[in-house]
Amino acid sequence: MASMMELVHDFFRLPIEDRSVYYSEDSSSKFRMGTSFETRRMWQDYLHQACYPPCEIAQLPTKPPSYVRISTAYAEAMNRLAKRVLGLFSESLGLESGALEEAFGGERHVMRMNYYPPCPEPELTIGLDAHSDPNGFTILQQDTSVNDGLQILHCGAWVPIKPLPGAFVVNIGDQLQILSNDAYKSVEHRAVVNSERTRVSIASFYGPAEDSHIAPVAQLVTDEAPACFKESVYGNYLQSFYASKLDGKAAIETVRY
Ligand SMILES: O=C(O)CCC(=O)C(=O)O
Ligand SMILES: [Fe+2]
Repeated sequence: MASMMELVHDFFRLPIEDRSVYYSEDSSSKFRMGTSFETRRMWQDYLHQACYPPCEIAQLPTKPPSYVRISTAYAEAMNRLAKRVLGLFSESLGLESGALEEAFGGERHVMRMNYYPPCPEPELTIGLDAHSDPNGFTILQQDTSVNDGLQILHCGAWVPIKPLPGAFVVNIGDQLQILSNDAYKSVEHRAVVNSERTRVSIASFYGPAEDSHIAPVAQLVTDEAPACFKESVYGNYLQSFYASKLDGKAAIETVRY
């Protein structure tokens, strides 16, 4: 965890010439650097890295020199952890431990390394607008050197989620809400910035394969609990999510009956 956190800080400390070669606005690109400059509101740069299916090694940065080694080892470890967590989610719904893995019909695991530089007037901006993650669930590593970054919407109020050393946050995403037929709720969250310290967060998004058809799991649909969501192809859901502005939980409402 520590070397991955250090790696992301080191990458964003590189001179802009070294970083800008990775910049792309093509959301289908498997490795890219992005910035929210185009929306003019969010105070954040990020690296996006496809893990499973993976991007080409040749697409990954050559600086810092340890980039490929550390990021691929981290992605492997997160993939193993995500599969275990998926099994636990299945069991918690009263299903066989492999049921959600089967419903995923394969996997899409991508990493987003968020970089929030200090902001001179943090109250005038936001690091990342309110949203729920469109995937199954997200394993998030927070920077332990900054206390107020991630906030979740709980009973109408924004509650800070303080980082705990050595701990991950697991955020429920939209696909888990759909598959569980509303038993799990995807969490609405956002990130705020501060004027003193750079903050990094590393999100491992785990979800179904892009060509999977996602609908509530059959065993969870009964006469008393009819299906709450229409079937959708996950890749299409993702496309419309990324084509619209971050807007709380608006995306999942488009597939609700
Ligand atoms: O920076 C954070 O803690 C939140 C990041 C996040 O929500 C995301 O990348 O989807
Ligand atoms: Fe998120």
